[in-house]
Amino acid sequence: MQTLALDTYPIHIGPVAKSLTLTLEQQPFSQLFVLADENTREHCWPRIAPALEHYQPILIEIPSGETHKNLRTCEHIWGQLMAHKATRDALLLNLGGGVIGDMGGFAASTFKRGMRFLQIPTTLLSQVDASIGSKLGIDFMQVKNSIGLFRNPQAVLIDPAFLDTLSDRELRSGYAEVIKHSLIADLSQWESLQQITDLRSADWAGIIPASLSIKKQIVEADPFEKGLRKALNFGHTIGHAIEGHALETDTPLLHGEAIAIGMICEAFLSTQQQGLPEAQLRQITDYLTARYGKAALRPDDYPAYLQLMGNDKKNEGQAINFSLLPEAGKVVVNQTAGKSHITAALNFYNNL
Ligand SMILES: NC(=O)c1ccc[n+]([C@@H]2O[C@H](COP(=O)([O-])OP(=O)(O)OC[C@H]3O[C@@H](n4cnc5c(N)ncnc54)[C@H](O)[C@@H]3O)[C@@H](O)[C@H]2O)c1
Ligand SMILES: O=C(O)C(=O)C[C@@H](O)[C@H](O)[C@H](O)COP(=O)(O)O
Ligand SMILES: [Zn+2]
Repeated sequence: MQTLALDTYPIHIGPVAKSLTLTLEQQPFSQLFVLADENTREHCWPRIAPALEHYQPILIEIPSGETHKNLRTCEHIWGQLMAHKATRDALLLNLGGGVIGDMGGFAASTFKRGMRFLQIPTTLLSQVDASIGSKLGIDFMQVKNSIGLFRNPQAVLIDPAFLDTLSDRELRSGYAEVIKHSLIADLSQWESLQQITDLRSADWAGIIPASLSIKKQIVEADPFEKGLRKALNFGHTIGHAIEGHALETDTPLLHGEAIAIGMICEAFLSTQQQGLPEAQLRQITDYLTARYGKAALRPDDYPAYLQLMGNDKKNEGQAINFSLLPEAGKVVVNQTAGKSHITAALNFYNNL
């Protein structure tokens, strides 16, 4: 088992039954709750249940998917905690992907002004990104994660074995954040990703710690996103707007799928405004379209996207804020772009 420490909480990477047993032995708590969705209940709960037997855990199940990352589902979670008379010294285990982790952490942090929680991320996306850094929250009025807070978990327990049951589509979605980490901070990691042809057989036990250590360094330097942490939002100004908008359509996009589109658009803006070399723009575009295909963005939806970007949490004043790449492996934050430039970026994507 490998252990990294971020601020005040440990990140254990290795077999979950072992890390969970050790973690719970060090945590006095009055009651144990486990938050899962129908998929993690089926595929992930059996991996941890034997380690929890003598704690008599209470399982709270919510429906899977981003469309449930909202206040209504929080009410259900709070209702279950209340019904079982959870106190502030109870502990919640968030067993699932980024939706479970973000929303379970938010629900726990606000219940009776804050009970403790532990993150057990079970998707690639949550293992390399969502489970660390302490951003918690839910979507509201199509604006992603617009209601939330920063609060540390007691620990993060990462077991790459959970990925065995993850669908190819979800694996690919999580991989977008691996790509993002390399593009903002590590040219050699970006170059080594060029060698990966089949995600299913990739060396996750090596890739996950390498990718999350990029996030860890940035979060440690700027935990509350005063400046540098905005780097982790490369691809997200446009990506979140597209994701939030698609949430209320019949064809919602997964987070990583939307961020892949956002990274292409924002790489285009990077070439226009930061001098990202054309050859690198082409390499990024080719790499992402080869793996994520091409969505058709409707120009009729552009005004709605721009409206949503107007509520991006990075914005200062009225301008829309971006994190851009002067070159692959480097990032600058607090860059702005006007509507015509953003429209050109969306058109660039559409015309690929
Ligand atoms: N807090 C952060 O820093 C941060 C960072 C990145 C993304 N996010 C958020 O994370 C969310 C996306 O997370 P996600 O991609 O993990 O989505 P998710 O939580 O919806 O999980 C994806 C799907 O996989 C299923 N699943 C989970 N683990 C499984 C397993 N081991 N086997 C089989 N099925 C499994 C889930 O039931 C779900 O259907 C978005 O809401 C995004 O905004 C947050
Ligand atoms: O941890 C961060 O900071 C990130 O930006 C990571 C992102 O991948 C993630 O999608 C995060 O939820 C976005 O945060 P938000 O503040 O833009 O909602
Ligand atoms: Zn993201």
